[in-house]
Amino acid sequence: MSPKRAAGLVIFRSVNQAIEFLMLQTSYGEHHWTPPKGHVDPGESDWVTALRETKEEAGLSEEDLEVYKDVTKVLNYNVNNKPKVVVYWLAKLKNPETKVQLSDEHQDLKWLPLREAQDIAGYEDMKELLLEFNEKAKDLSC
Ligand SMILES: Nc1ncnc2c1ncn2[C@@H]1O[C@H](COP(=O)(O)OP(=O)(O)OP(=O)(O)OP(=O)(O)OC[C@H]2O[C@@H](n3cnc4c(N)ncnc43)[C@H](O)[C@@H]2O)[C@@H](O)[C@H]1O
Repeated sequence: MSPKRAAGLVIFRSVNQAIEFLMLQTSYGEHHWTPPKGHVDPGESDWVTALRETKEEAGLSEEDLEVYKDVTKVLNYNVNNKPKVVVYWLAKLKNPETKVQLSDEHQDLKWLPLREAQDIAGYEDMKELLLEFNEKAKDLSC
């Protein structure tokens, strides 16, 4: 059986030269926090999924973002004993004042610097991803 597949964008904004990551809290389950992402529909590419889910979950379009297609990372973990693969790309919110609009799937959002984003994410692989993407984001914001 092929693993469940999801894709999303790790979105940062630069405010007074500080980098902040967008984290969304689910309105279901254990109310965990992740960047915008979701299941890849049949026949859909990971890339199209990432953009679609970002629009659906955060109200942000490709035009609002600078997406870095070469900055990507894949997480592999188990959900209910079944393998799941999640592909993320790094993206910058062009105008840091653009408002995020949540769907019913999420109940809260936060823009957080690295450490706090890592804390709220909780999982080691996501902490590592955020660390790597933070380094890239610093380079890209210079
Ligand atoms: N418990 C629930 N109750 C009611 N409706 C539910 C539900 N779970 C999902 N749904 C429904 O599914 C829809 C979500 O679909 P989508 O929005 O399409 O898909 P998703 O982001 O991949 O969903 P999910 O939140 O389940 O994924 P994640 O891997 O973060 O999270 C899945 C699990 O993996 C854990 N997890 C997240 N990141 C992890 C990591 N890096 N390592 C290990 N575990 C991780 C999470 O804590 C969580 O337990 C919702 O609209 C809702 O209707």
